[in-house]
Amino acid sequence: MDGFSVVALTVISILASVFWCSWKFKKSKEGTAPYPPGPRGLPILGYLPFLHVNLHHQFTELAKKYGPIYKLQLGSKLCMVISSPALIKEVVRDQDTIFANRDPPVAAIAATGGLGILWAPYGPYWRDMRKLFVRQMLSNNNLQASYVLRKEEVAKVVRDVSKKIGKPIEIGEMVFITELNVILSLLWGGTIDAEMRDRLGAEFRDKVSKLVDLLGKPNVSDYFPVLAKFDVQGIEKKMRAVVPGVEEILDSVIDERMKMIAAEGGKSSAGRAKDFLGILLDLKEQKVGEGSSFGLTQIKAILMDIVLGGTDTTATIVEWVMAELLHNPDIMKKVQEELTDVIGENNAAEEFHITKLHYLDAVVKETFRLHPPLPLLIPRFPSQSCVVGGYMIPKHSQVFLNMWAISMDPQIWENPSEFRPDRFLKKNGNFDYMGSNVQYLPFGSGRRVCPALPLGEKMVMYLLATLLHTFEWCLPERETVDVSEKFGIVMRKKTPLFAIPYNRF
Ligand code: HEM
Repeated sequence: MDGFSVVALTVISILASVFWCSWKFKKSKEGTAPYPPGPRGLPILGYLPFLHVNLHHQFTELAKKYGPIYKLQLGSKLCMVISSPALIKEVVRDQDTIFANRDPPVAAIAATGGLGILWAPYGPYWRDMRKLFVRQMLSNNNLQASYVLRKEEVAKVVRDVSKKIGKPIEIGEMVFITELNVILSLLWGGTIDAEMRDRLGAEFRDKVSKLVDLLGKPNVSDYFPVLAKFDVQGIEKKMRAVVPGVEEILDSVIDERMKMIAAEGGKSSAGRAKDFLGILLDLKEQKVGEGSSFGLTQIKAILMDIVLGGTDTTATIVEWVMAELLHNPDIMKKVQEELTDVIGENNAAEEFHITKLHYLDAVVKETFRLHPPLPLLIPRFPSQSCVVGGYMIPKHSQVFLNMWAISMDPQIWENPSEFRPDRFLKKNGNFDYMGSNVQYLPFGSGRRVCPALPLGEKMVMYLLATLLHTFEWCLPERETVDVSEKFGIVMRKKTPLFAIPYNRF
């Protein structure tokens, strides 16, 4: 044997011993729990080539074969799919701290650097950012103070719809624009004049749609991190092309606001309804996480999260409610009767009416069950190995919580594919959005529950109450409602809904 072979053999033996020892150590740490069952895939690719477009349907079908917890190898990532309330409770309650972590997709890193709330890893930085958002921006006082901004936007949509009486309107587009305007007005309501706001809104709309679509596209780079630098599908490149445009808009609005602050002697919200940007700029330079300070980069990341997390979700659910009501005229009639009783023919809907609209609340809740905007929530990424339902979940596997399977389970919901709002009336059980009942989690649960839940609920209910109280809605002649869905980061309607408005009174 020559000298080189001896060295090579020694190195290989040392490496093999190190690998063996670390494998043994890992195994002993993991204990004896077995991995859950799951379908076999191809070498290297795993189950990736067999995935369908409507992932939530496919995951539900696989659960029928492999049970409420199963594993899938997707490229180099090991994924776990959990689809029973008892096991989901183990994740979001009993072991919430371990599962409060996330694995940001490449596209999300390209969008915000993972510096917002949505994709930040569980830890001090995420905790502080979330605290800022919840305590400062979404406090009861601020939500109430910003009602005037929501009211203006909702009045604007009423004016727009009134100009189109008797003509078909694309509902999804209308509610997307409205919800985006509501969010933008909450973000920087008083900063810019109406004309500039409309212009920026239109530019933003186009860019936000692109960002949401790119975030929802399955990306090979996420499943084969070694290939990420090649960006095989060009998703990262496309993302990096859209983001500067969004940042430019944010920069111009932030600049505008900074000038106003300077002119007003240092305080951002003087004399105006409190908008989020003003609140964020007041907090500038505070410490977040371990050492980083809350600067413009963090402000832009949080603004992007709010726009991305808040627009498509609220718009999509409003479109689904309209679709189900047009599909079920008897239920539409009951909703409108309740609106007339509570609000009165001569009055406009207001946010204080919301708590009295019990039937509309049940309709919205049933729509969330049947068409959850995030049917698999947002995947969790355990920060250490642990056991769920007697099976091993290794550290840094990707964990999907399949709420869609639970929504469609006949053991839990009688005739689950039927639209029956009555199941959510108070007398039939207690379902809130807070995640107290693990059978029903449209806003998630645990430490990562949607932080904007009170705002999301208000925006959805207020817009629906206004559209349904002010107008009668009909389908165009010979049209029917297609209630099939298209999976994405947010589950939208597959075909756009068109409806014709008429004045109700
Ligand atoms: C119909 C409306 C909405 C629905 C159905 C919804 C749903 C969700 C869900 C399911 C999650 C993940 C929860 C989990 O992992 O357990 C989430 C997280 C989040 N949502 Fe919402 N959301 C809505 C509205 C909003 C709005 C209006 C905003 C912002 C103004 C927002 C901002 C966020 C943020 C920042 C997160 C990340 C929280 C974290 O990771 O700590 N959402 N949302």
